[in-house]
Amino acid sequence: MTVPPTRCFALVPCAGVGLRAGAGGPKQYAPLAGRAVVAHTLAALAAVPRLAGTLVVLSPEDTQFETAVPGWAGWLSRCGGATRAESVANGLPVLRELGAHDEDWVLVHDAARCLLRPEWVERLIDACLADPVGGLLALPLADTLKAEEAGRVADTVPRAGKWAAQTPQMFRIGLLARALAEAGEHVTDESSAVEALGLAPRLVPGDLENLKVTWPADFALAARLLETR
Ligand SMILES: Nc1ccn([C@@H]2O[C@H](COP(=O)(O)OP(=O)(O)OP(=O)(O)O)[C@@H](O)[C@H]2O)c(=O)n1
Ligand SMILES: C[C@](O)(CO)[C@H](O)COP(=O)(O)O
Repeated sequence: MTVPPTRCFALVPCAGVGLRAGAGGPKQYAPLAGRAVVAHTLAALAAVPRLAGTLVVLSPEDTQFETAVPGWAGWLSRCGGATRAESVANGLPVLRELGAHDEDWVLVHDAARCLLRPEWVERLIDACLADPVGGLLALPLADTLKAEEAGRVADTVPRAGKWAAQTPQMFRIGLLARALAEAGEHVTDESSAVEALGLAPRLVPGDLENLKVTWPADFALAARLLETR
């Protein structure tokens, strides 16, 4: 029996409502340096030749994607859920229907991380392709960490060995589907679901610029960074 070569797919959860960003609508469709936030994200993924296909997961009520990303030639599914984890979990069977196998890799990347550079994706793939678990882009913490209670510092948390998780996060499709099904809808990233199976994903250095547009001030920062490229 011939074993098919493993391929890499991207899955972009794009079904959030963007409450914290206060943009008056889903932040992935806010205009930024000439086009919608998610259009920047998808352009970076489209420039990674090793990706065999990209699936964007939209909310069932989404009416904005086609206008925000005119001419999108990748895959779309309106199977988004109430949480990011649910949107990702719902997208995995769609990838399978589109021809992906459980042994193939999926790189999950936030629509809202619109400063992505293709070379960071390549770095993650290079680091994880031969890894038994998979991994994620992340950055060692640079700031001192405080735990809060009622607006005051309750504790200073040791930061040595602590990393801030970014995306993409790259796992085998079958493993990630099982991990998310067991972890439930509240995990905030794919890695935590995989960790809950007792596995240790690989930390691959990301980049300070790979920020997630989350708060109102992030739009101006992201625009400035994009305009200097
Ligand atoms: N139910 C959800 C929630 C989030 N996301 C996506 O997951 C990414 C990261 O989530 P986050 O920054 O939390 O986005 P929102 O949920 O939109 O923001 P907020 O939490 O402020 O409402 C975003 O690209 C977002 O569109 C999703 O696909 N489905
Ligand atoms: C996946 C993620 O971007 C890694 O930092 C992050 O956990 C998303 O979190 P959010 O709660 O959806 O903003």
